Order: sequence, then C-alpha cells, then structure tokens
Amino acid sequence: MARQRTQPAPLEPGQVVELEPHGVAAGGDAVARYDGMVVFVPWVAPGDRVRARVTEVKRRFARAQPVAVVAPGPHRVEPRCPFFARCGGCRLQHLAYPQQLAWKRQMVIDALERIARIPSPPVAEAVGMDPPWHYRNKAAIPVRRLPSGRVAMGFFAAGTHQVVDMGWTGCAIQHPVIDQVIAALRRWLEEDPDGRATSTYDEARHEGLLRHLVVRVGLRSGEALAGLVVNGDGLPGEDRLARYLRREVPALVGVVKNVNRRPGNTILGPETHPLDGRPWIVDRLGGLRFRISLTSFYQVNPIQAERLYRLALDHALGEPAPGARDGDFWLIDAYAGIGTLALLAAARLRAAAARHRPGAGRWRVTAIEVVPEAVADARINAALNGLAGVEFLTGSVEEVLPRLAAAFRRGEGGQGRPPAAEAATGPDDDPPVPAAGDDRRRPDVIILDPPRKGCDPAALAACLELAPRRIVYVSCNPVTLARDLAVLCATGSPAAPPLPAAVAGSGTGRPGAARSGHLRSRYRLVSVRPVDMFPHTAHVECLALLQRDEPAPPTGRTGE
Ligand SMILES: C[S@@+](CC[C@H](N)C(=O)[O-])C[C@H]1O[C@@H](n2cnc3c(N)ncnc32)[C@H](O)[C@@H]1O
Repeated sequence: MARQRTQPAPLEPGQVVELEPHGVAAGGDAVARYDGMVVFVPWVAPGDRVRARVTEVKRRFARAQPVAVVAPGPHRVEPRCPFFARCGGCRLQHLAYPQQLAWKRQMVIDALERIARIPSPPVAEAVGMDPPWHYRNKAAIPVRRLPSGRVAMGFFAAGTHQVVDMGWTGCAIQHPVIDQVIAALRRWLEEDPDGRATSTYDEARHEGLLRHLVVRVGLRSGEALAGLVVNGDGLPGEDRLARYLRREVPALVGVVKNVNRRPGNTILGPETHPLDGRPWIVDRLGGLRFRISLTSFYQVNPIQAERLYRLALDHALGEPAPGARDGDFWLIDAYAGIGTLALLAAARLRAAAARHRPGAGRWRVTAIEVVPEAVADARINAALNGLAGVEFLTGSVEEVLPRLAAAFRRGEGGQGRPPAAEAATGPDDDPPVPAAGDDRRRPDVIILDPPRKGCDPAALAACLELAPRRIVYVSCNPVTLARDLAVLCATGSPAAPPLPAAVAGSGTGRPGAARSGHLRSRYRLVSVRPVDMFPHTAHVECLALLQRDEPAPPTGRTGE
C-alpha cells in the first residue's frame, strides 16, 4: 500500500533491512518496498532476498546498498566479470539474459504508457544476441598512474571518476583486441624509459599528459585503430610508442594522437594527428564498406546494428519494394552519422530498381547530419560503395528539415534537389541518383535516429508538415522516444514539447495543444521493437514504425 505523505519515513540511513526486490527500475537498480516505501538497491535481482544498508532516505523513496544475498532468486546468475558491481560499465550481469530482455521491453512499454499516454503499446519481444559477450567495438579507457609507478586502466566506478583497474583480466563485453591494446600500452608505460617518464592526467588539477586510450575495432574486417588522447602537444617517444603498439597488436592498422587540452570529462578533443599507419579503419556492415575515423559515430555493437538497420529498412522501404512499383520514392535519413542507414537504403533501392523495368521506381535518398567530419566520412563511404549520388546535407535536423518543409510549402518540394541545401556531387563516372519527379511533393519516409536527447520540436514540426507516409524512429532512450511520439501521434502528453505556432494551428504551439483538437492525430504507432544493442548494461535501444493512414494535409497546413 502507498504510504501517506504525513507518515514518518519507516527507514533511516545506516539501518540494515531485509528486502525482496520485485522489479528493476530505469538505470538497472532493483526495486523493493519496505513498509510501503520504495527502496532502490543496485546489483541485486528481482526475486532475491537480500540484506541491505540504507544510504539515503527521501520523502518518497530510499536507496540502499546490498550487504548480503540471503537467498538468491530464480533469475540471478553468476556475473562473468570479476569487476562487476565495482566497474560502472555493466549493471545487469547478475540478471539472466532472457530477463534482461524482458526488462528492456518493459522499460519501453512503461515509457510509452506513462509519457506518451499510449495504452497497451504494440511493443514486440526484444531482439537479443547470442552470445551476448565481447560485442563492443569501441572503448575509451582512462589511464592513471598510481603512486607506486604502476598504471591503472579500466572504466570508472559507478557514479565516480575513480578508475577501476581491469588488471590483466580484460573486459567481458568488449572485443578482445581492445584488451590486447590496453595490455601493450600498460607494458610501455611501466617498462619503457619514455613510458615511465609519461605523466597521466589528473582531472582535479587538470595536469598530466596521457588522458585516455581510445580503441576502435572493425568486427568484420578485423582492423583496429588506437587513439592516444593527450593533454598537450605530444608524448615522450610517441612515434616509437605507435610503432611498438602496432608491432605488439598486429590488428592495429594505425595509431593516432588526439589533442584534448580542455578541462572536464569530454573524452576527445578537436585535433587528431596520425602517428603511424592510417587514421581510420574500414569495416563491413550489411554488405557495404564503411570508413570510420576516431571521432565519427559508429554503432558500438555491429552485430545488433545490422539487425536494427535491417528492421529499420524493412519498415522504411516496406512492401512491395519501392523499385517494384511505379512512381518515385524519396527517403530522408535524419541524424545520419557516417551515412550507414542512408547508404544501406540507397543500396537496397538501387538493387530493387535494377530488378525492374527502366523508369519504374526512381528513387532519391537525402541524409542530414550536423557533424562536418561525419558528413565527410559519409561522402567517402558513398564513393567507396558506388553510391555517391546520395545527397548529404550538413546541418542540424531542426534547421534543415524546416527548410525542406518551407520549400515544399512554396511548391518546390518535388523539383530535384532541395534549394537551400548543399547537395553531394559524386565522381563523374558515378551516375547521379535520379531526383524525384515533379509529381512527388513529399518524402515517402523519414528515418529519425537522434541522440539520447531526442528530436528538437522544430524537427518534429517539420516532420508533421512534410507528412511522409511513414516515419521510422530509431531511439536509444525510451523516455525521449515517448516524449516525441506524443507529438507525432498527438496523444497530448504534458511531457511533449511545444510546437512552433505555425504548425500547431492557430498560434497555440503549447504542450497539450493536441488535446484541444488543433493537431489531429496524424500518425498511428504500428509497432515498436527493442533491439538489445548493449547487453548487460541498462541502455535500451528500440525502433518504432509510425504510419499515416489518413490523407496528407494540404500544402502549408498541418491542422484541421
Ligand atoms: C544515434 S547517432 C545515429 C547515427 C546513424 N544513424 C547511425 O546509425 O550510425 C546520432 C547522430 O546524430 C548526429 N546529431 C546529433 N544532433 C544532431 C542534430 N541536431 N542534427 C543533426 N544531426 C545530429 C550525431 O552527430 C550522430 O551522428
């Protein structure tokens, strides 16, 4: 039973109590109740009986740290990593993998019901991986020298900036090549005279040279790249160090130095210089090749990324394949990174068009990305795969998508490339992708794959105005997904951001405008599919398909 507000808290800090958690909260802590009060306990599983010491008591909840597992529950398993519950990287290794998947699905359902106000949302079973280990293709590892001269390298302890030294054991979720690079750098720093003379970064004082080791591995290609993040011009003997690392770890195709002189916890700085070999790796994903430099976004779990992308494109391109029907097809990939989804879509569209009669299924793909380096990589990737006609627009989605909507409003939407956009030009021998014909006034599909903070209201407003038949939303945060779906599906959540007045109808661009009838419910949530990109962590990734069943609103008007 819920506690009355006036009752004194039944717990106080320091108290040791016995608890039986019944669920897992967002973030991975187990949830129990004690005398009606909610208590969050990390590192224990639902069904466990545990003794826990109370560490914090608030008005409505308390936190406790486990002291002992009195009786393990049915879903508890032995964590594989000896550093589990000390290292902050994994939160769920003690929970059997099928229960992790069930929990992630429940997190999505809860967010959609609570925030987007969608009752019984159509959330499918999560797509898991087998085996769910050694999947991470990238790690950024802080380096700290201890007073003894030894070197500690590992991830930060949960909620702190204390390095938990991984020793020589390695990490259970990252690619083994990353462990090899860590071991080689540690040997250099402890045994080589230049290595011993290398200071490591002290965050509190903003002193010391070597901050992080960043390693990237191409799962399919086997190529690896190491980045030494330096608070200064360089490291003693850095060229020799780069050659040493490549000799010790043959998978390394290059070693680079990244200069980050800024205080704070941003890992990478603005400049990257090659030290030895080449400053990028090439990996294969979904049948295409991608060049990836140290700073570009690339999904950290490529096995699951391939599944996620296949599902996203099945939704986006739908049935029948666009090449199999008459008419043009225009797909916009918003938040495109190095162009993975845009190029995979273009490859599918090209293959489908080639299977059918000439002239049927002309297609166009437009990708939008804010980081210029990622766009540069994307253009190289387009050329690498013979798809250089894909349009890459550099800019924020909240600026570029409204420009496309404005062009559409002026009746220019179907006339080739967007007017205000900087379109990619491919090599002369690469035939351009046919632009959509004049009869096509709207994009058919918009893919949204924003960072954790979700989409800006201006981006959502432009989506509503462009009114594609389908929206495919790839999300790494169910909370912001739910907030944005409340706008796109017009469910009227108070969490939904205000829309610009022009889109919300007669000047009422406020939260809840949808409830007042200004925004007709436009998109139906057809399905949501969690795809486990981050096994053993509390991160939840999912894919939502939205469909517009009703006719598109007339040009320039999105309300009734
Ligand atoms: C989750 S990643 C997805 C990248 C890509 N779709 C993929 O799967 O590799 C989000 C991308 O959006 C970019 N980004 C972040 N905010 C943006 C904005 N406001 N406008 C455009 N791109 C943005 C980031 O640089 C990053 O490349």
